[in-house]
Amino acid sequence: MPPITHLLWQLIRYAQRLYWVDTLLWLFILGLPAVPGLIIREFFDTLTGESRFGASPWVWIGLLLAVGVARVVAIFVGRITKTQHRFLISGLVRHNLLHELLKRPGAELATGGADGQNASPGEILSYFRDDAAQIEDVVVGTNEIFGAGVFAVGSVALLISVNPTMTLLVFLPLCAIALLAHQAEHRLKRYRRASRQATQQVTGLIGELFTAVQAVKVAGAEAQMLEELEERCDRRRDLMVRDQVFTAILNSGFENIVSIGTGLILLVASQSLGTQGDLTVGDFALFVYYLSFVTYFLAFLGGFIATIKQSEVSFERMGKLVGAWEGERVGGWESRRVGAWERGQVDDTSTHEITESQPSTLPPTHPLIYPSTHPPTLPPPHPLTHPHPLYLKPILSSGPALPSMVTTIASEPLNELRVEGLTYCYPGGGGISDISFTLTQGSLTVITGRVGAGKTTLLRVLLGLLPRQSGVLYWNGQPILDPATFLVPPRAAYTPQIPQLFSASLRENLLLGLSDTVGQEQLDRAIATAVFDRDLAAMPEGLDTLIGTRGFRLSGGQKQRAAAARMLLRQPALMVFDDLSSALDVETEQRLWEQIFTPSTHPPLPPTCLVVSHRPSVLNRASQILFLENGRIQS
Ligand SMILES: Nc1ncnc2c1ncn2[C@@H]1O[C@H](COP(=O)(O)OP(=O)(O)OP(=O)(O)O)[C@@H](O)[C@H]1O
Repeated sequence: MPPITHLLWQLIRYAQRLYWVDTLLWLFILGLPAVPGLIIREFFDTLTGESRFGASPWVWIGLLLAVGVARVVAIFVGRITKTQHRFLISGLVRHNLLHELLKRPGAELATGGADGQNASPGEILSYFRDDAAQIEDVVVGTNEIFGAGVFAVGSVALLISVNPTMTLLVFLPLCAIALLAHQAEHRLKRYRRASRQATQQVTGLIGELFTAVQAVKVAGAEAQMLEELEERCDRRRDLMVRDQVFTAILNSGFENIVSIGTGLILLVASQSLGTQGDLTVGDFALFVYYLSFVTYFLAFLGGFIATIKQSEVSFERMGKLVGAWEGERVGGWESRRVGAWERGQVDDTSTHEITESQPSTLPPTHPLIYPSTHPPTLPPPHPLTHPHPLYLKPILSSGPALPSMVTTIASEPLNELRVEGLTYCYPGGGGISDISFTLTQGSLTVITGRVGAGKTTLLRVLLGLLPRQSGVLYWNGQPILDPATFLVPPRAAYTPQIPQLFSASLRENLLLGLSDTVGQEQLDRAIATAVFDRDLAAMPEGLDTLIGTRGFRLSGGQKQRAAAARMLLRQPALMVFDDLSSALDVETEQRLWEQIFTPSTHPPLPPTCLVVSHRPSVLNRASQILFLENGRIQS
């Protein structure tokens, strides 16, 4: 992991203008209380007849009130800028976390689970909520500590002018704070990691319980599951209390060190007061007042150091979740930048091998992405702190226009897709090994074999949903560097065994972002080809039917046919189906294949199909059959 200062600096640079405006405001807010110190001295010196100005005491009281009002106004404005800045920072971190998670191969779960294994969606929530909030706190805290630091330094200078020897004593509590923070670091991080993991275990279980309500009820396991949840909540409570109490003890330790130090300094200062001493009553009041600035800063600094240590844990956790700390520069974020570029490319260069040795082909950074463009000599921003636009409305102007979501990947006819030596093994065993075959334009290739033979795995590795360990894919003779970003509509589309639908209308599920480019006729044709027309006719609200969370109002077969219609709507050159047998009976499946291979259905060329199936009717139609056994093709 890069040093925390490096990561924080990148986040500070993200919204520099707002950061410095906010810093100035906080300097003002923190600095205004310094003015009353001077006023108080003059007030007391006026009372004792030692003032140089000879003004009435009421003048000083009036000034004191004016400073108070100015401070209230500054705090009000400062809160607005602070809130905006907070949202920007945590928004960026959350955006980057999501962005990195989405870049993972689609069928591969993220690491970073509380048990050291894969993290479930419920567990991942805690990263988005707690760890992002922690980083937000530390970044916005830097300008407060900066403001407090500036005035502490100024105050020390003033104190030195009053009494240099006494001022030196201020450094004693500073040393004690640094020592205490250093001693506590290890425990602080350990407690924080443990409490975060315990939170993850609770959110993870809640997530799983919500998705498996039916299974829990069928198994009559409600009591056991609640007991498990209660246990995890108890454990979380204990660990959270330990974490919070330790942080509170540490903070009170810092404050007590500072208070004891202040007491000692004042004791020494009081010796210099009076007729024999060299301090006037006004000087003493001034000394006491400015000393409080320094001591406030010292206690604040101690707490801030603790927050930085806890933020290191948050960065460390998030980095592990997205695999950002593994092989960072070489295989990690740099190469993924190239992948991201490849995904966004519209011209035919994306069919060519793209490597890191071609950095000059990277597009220039968008001005919205990174206002102060990175000099080439600086290391690139880290994936978690990488500057991306968030399109939030600025305080004083209207919000920026959102970018177009329409992807413009050129439609390319597929003449031939060649697969050579494709291999992928799951960590616990199983997978596919050394798979080679060729798909030619307009052909139907059927993958068959026993359960667990590796059919689904083969489709997933081919489409880049799982990362291949070896092997090469060639699209019309050109190697595909990143299948996950290349084999997407309109080049290829996939209907999985268990399709994902969303809690929206049927129409929205089918179009899924294509609303501007697809006409009703095309929609009807896709629905008919997927043999979903009869189902639709039986729905009173037709395409406007709301299908519920993950499509729970549809049968398993309807979900798969709806997903097939969604795929057909994209008119992909390569169609990949994973076992439609639960969606279609023999007769309707015949209809589907006939429609797909009818030339008028898919102008200008019939698609190329890769299908997992056991059905004799499909096998009879096949141009090629791949029989899989133990992850290998049997000839
Ligand atoms: N996520 C996973 N993690 C670990 N092993 C897995 C995972 N998914 C599948 N496997 C294993 O890989 C092997 C191949 O699984 P795969 O799902 O590809 O088989 P399949 O031929 O599609 O089976 P089916 O006909 O039941 O769908 C199996 O032994 C399975 O246990």
